Amino acid sequence: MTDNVIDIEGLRCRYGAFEAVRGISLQVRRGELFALLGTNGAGKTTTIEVLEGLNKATSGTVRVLGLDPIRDRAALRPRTGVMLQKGGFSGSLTVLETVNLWRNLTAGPRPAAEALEMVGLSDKAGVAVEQLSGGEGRRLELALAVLGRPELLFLDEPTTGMDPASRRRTWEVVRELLADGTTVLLTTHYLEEAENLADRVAIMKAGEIVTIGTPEQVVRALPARITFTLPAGNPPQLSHSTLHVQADRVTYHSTDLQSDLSDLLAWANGNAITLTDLAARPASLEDVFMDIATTNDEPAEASR
Ligand SMILES: Nc1ncnc2c1ncn2[C@@H]1O[C@H](COP(=O)(O)OP(=O)(O)OP(=O)(O)O)[C@@H](O)[C@H]1O
Repeated sequence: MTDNVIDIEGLRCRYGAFEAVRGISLQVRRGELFALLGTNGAGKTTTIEVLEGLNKATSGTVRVLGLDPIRDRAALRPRTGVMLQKGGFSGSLTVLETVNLWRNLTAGPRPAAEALEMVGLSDKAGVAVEQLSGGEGRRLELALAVLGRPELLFLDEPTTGMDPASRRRTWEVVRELLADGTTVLLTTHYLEEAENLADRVAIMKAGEIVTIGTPEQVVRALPARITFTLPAGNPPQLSHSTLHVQADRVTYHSTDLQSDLSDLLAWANGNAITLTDLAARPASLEDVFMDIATTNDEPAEASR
């Protein structure tokens, strides 16, 4: 028996003549958080909608908890939780009324108080939904998505519109759900969020998966970064680096950070040059994302 909660093989999706998803394959294992990342229009929501049974594959196979998302939708519904980009609840009901309404539609739901406590909305129970802030509304949607203690939770941009404190609180909720054994498929434009939460990530562009793996594996493919400001003069070439200069900001992409940093400091000391704001760090998920997003586009930095 496979331990894959999601199994996608060769998925393609068309909208008329336009192919939004172009033959992607990926597996999500039980208990992991898998983050689907990508540029706007990359095909993330289309993919998630196919998994939720809301959109039809043009070709390829898709299994969710071993079932077909469209044919077996009734069987899958109680086992999955969905937090969509735009929630669909009535603004005039209070938060508690909304939760109770959804509890009536859910098999074996959490108590309302527990769901509100989880997402930090206990003190908003009597407030009309339309009076919630954007971030509070997203947290209510999260509470509704986890009411039925789903085995698999779809989180489509869950923290959009949240302030940093709300976002971190939501991450805590997600971590608690993972600790309870929930499998999570997340899409997000916050790469820090993926770096913090994801066991594995895939980055999509124009309907294809460009890279997939643990955040560490994905990041390791890129060179480390050395940056500083140099108001005048030319920076040196370093043996294991490519040099990028934008105005007075200098960036090296280095495959041997220790050696290149040592050569750079020797050059600066020998020429009595101050390297203002000097920083050296491994590549981040954001670097990988930008690398993918800007490939075949205008380069983000001009090479000198
Ligand atoms: N119903 C539709 N009809 C026609 N084209 C569509 C439809 N839905 C999506 N598309 C197109 O398919 C492509 C993928 O859209 P999708 O919403 O899956 O991207 P996404 O990766 O979720 O983007 P974002 O990060 O902006 O939410 C886009 O070019 C979009 O314009």
